[in-house]
Amino acid sequence: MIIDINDVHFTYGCHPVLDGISLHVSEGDVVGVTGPNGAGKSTLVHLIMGLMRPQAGSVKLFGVPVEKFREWHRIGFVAQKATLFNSSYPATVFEVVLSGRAGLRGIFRFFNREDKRCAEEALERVHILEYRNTPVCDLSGGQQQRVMIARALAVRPRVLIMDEPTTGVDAANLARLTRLLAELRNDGVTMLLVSHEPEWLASLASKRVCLDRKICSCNCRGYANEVRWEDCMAGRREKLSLGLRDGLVGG
Ligand SMILES: Nc1ncnc2c1ncn2[C@@H]1O[C@H](COP(=O)(O)OP(=O)(O)OP(=O)(O)O)[C@@H](O)[C@H]1O
Repeated sequence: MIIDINDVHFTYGCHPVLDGISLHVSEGDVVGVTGPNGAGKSTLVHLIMGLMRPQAGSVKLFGVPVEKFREWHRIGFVAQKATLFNSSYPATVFEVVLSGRAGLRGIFRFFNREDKRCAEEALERVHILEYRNTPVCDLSGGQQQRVMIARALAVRPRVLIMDEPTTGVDAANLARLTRLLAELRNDGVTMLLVSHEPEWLASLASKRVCLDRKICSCNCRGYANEVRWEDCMAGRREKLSLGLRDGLVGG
């Protein structure tokens, strides 16, 4: 089992956010997680990445409790809003991607030829090699996002976790991102993708989870009161049409 989440409860202060979540991600799975704003999706990702501890329940990575897990280079992580580089951030695109391998080498070791080759390969994979010497802060948000994906890929991860990779991405880059993720899936990379786009997730994911404090829909075993993923998409379409009607979202 690559990610094993068992009966996890999490509250911020007295605000309960996750209420008894269990989710099992096996080698080669592509898990899509969707749900409304504030459903706890990013919180779940942060618990998986060991950035916070649940009040109850357990998270294991590769069979090891997350609090004891040390092999972070096996996991590629692209955080939500991973692209907010300050305009004076001094690193080039190549340096940002190469820094992804620090966890593998140790931060006080020099990067070797293999590290540089992997960083270049990752840049090529996300079609951004031509910008290798450009200061990362000079790139657009969508291009910076690709840099962060390359950084995650530079360690050749066994698992890729992405929080909202579709936010702010234009149609052409979304098509590119989808192709890249489909390639990674075909290469056997396990993935956990969080997005507000259930249709997009459905095109990639083998396991589809709808989260709203609890797992309220999942096409995997163990969920007796399974609500179909299509209901989730229908719910989103309905919200969108209500928003359009009420002028809350642009037409
Ligand atoms: N650091 C924090 N302190 C207190 N409450 C928080 C904190 N971070 C998140 N929350 C609250 O926890 C709930 C879940 O937040 P979370 O970011 O996990 O949801 P989400 O499903 O990722 O939302 P979105 O789709 O809007 O990104 C929200 O109600 C949010 O306000």
